[in-house]
Order: sequence, then structure tokens, then C-alpha cells
Amino acid sequence: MNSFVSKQKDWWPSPAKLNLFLHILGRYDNGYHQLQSLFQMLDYGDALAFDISTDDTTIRMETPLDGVPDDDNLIVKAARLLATKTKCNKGAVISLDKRLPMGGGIGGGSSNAATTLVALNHLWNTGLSEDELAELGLSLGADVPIFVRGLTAFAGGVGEEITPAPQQEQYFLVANPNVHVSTAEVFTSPDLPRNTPAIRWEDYKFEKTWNDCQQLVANRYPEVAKLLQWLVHYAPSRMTGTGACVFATFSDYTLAEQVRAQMPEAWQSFVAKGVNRSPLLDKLEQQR
Ligand SMILES: C[C@@](CO)(OP(=O)(O)O)[C@H](O)COP(=O)(O)OP(=O)(O)OC[C@H]1O[C@@H](n2ccc(N)nc2=O)[C@H](O)[C@@H]1O
Ligand SMILES: Nc1ncnc2c1ncn2[C@@H]1O[C@H](COP(=O)(O)OP(=O)(O)O)[C@@H](O)[C@H]1O
Repeated sequence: MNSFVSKQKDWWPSPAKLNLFLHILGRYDNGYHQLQSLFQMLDYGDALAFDISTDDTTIRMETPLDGVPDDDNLIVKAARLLATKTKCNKGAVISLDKRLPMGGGIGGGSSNAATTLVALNHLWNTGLSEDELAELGLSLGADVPIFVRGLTAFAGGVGEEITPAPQQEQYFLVANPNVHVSTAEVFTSPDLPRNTPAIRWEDYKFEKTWNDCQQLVANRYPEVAKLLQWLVHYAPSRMTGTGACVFATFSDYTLAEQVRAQMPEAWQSFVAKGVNRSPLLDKLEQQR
């Protein structure tokens, strides 16, 4: 079930997340949105491996991402940021086993950045604390700190005010409608609701929450609406983040796989278990 690769390289997990709900409360002066969300960590994701050099400061991808030059790759950006911040004079050649759809709202890029920060801080021996890594990560993206901390958690602010929120064991069928939705496009739309009242974390219930971005994205991308209509037939379903991936919730793994088996082939999908602690934290602990 655990889907991280184990070849000869020493692979570090880079898990996906789901936003079990996403409420937009308002907008800050800098244009960023104030939100409330529940970030659910999954046991499924990408994996990264690092070849360290001590006599060469080069940082590059061994496996470049199609359409993403190294200079724009969040992995390379994270590694360079850590090297600059800590005045580290070591290098790294980085391999990525990419499984997560890009721009899908399941946090692949942010998770890759967080895994890079956490792994290299260990492998380069740069000695930053978790708080320092989370702060550094925030400059790369709003979701990076939550992946550095690695706990299923409520998030407020722009996503950086984190309160751990362990959830009961659940399985998620996550499906990709094969459309790319840019986060910036959703957040600049005049049609986005921006005045949902704050909830108290202790009042959270899945069925009493929603995703404020869902209607807008479903209207613009009919494939998202179609996929949601198909899934909701089987189980409570919702879009994650700013889309385009959607998920359905199950208490039973086999049932989730049965529904997946019936899904039209045009929609790529996977079944993952919700975990309260990211596999990245487990990996780091094993190294110590
Ligand atoms: C809203 C979420 C929920 O998970 O959406 P997804 O990206 O996962 O779909 C995230 O917090 C997104 O985080 P991330 O994708 O790291 O965002 P960033 O790179 O920092 O910002 C992308 C763009 O989204 C907008 N943005 C992002 C976060 C936020 N709280 N308010 C915003 O307005 C900004 O306009 C920014 O230019
Ligand atoms: N290592 C990376 N993995 C995925 N996307 C990356 C990476 N580096 C840069 N990007 C860029 O970030 C964008 C958002 O990616 P991603 O984090 O996967 O989506 P989302 O935030 O919607 O979950 C991608 O479309 C891609 O252009």
C-alpha cells in the first residue's frame, strides 16, 4: 500500500495532501487570501534522492521535470535557498520520482520543496530548526511550511498558522480530471467568494464545511463538474485546494478500490490512506 519507491537510492518521501475543506475568509493588503483549511497528509506521493558532494557547490536535477527548467523547479530553488541561508558550500544532484499530477491542488511542488529542505538540512548538516525551515519554506510557497511540519493540521492565515488535527483513519480516492488550474487564476477571480465566517476548530465537521473555490472551478472547467458528479454517486466528494483534483472519502480501503476500478479511464486516480504524520517525518527519524 505504501507507494514510495525503494530502488538502490536512498529515497525521501514527498507526500501529497488534501484540503478536506477550504474556506476563504478575506484578503490581506498584499493580495494573499486569509483562509481556513484542514490539510490531510496522505501516505502516497513523489520521492526524492540526493547525491551529495562536499567539494562542489553545484545544485541540479538528475531528472529534470518536463516543462520546468531547473531554475524554476521548487526543488532546486529550495536547495539553493538553504545553501545561501546557511552559507553551505556543499552541492547536490537530485533525482525525482514524480507521481503526483502537477498543479492538481494536492501540493506536489510544495511537498517537493519541503522534502528538499528537510533532507538537505540533515544531509548537509546545516543545523536549522524545524521553525527555521518552515519560515524559509514560506518564501517558496504558502503550503511549504505545512509539509515541513508534516502533520495533518488545521491551517489559518495564508496557510502558515498550523494547529495539529489528528483525524480518524480514512481512505481517499483521488482523481485528476486532466485539466490544469492555476492557483493564481482562482485567487484573482472576481467570482471567488471571500467572506466565509471563521469557524472554531473544535466545531469542524466535514459535512458542515466546503471548498470556496469549487463552484468557480467547476463552472470554468466542465470536466471537474463531471468528475464530481460521477464520484458523489458513491461517496462524499469534494475538490482539493484550488483544483483540479477531487477526492471521495471512504472508511474502507477495498470499497475505495472497487469504485476506482469502475472509474472511466480518462481520469487518472489513486487510492491513499490519510495519515496524521507525514512519511517524511518517519524517514527523518530513521536517519537520526
Ligand atoms: C490555497 C492552496 C490550498 O492548499 O491551494 P493549492 O495550491 O493547494 O491548490 C494553497 O495554500 C496555495 O499555496 P501555494 O500553491 O503554495 O501558493 P503560492 O505559490 O504561495 O501562491 C500562488 C498564488 O496564489 C495566491 N494565494 C495563495 C495563497 C493564499 N493564501 N492566498 C493567495 O491569494 C497568490 O496570488 C499567489 O500568487
Ligand atoms: N518540483 C515541482 N513539482 C511540481 N510542480 C513544480 C515543481 N517545481 C515547480 N513547479 C511548478 O509549480 C506548479 C504547481 O505545482 P503543484 O505544487 O504540483 O500544484 P498545486 O500547488 O496545485 O498542488 C506546477 O504547475 C509547476 O509549474
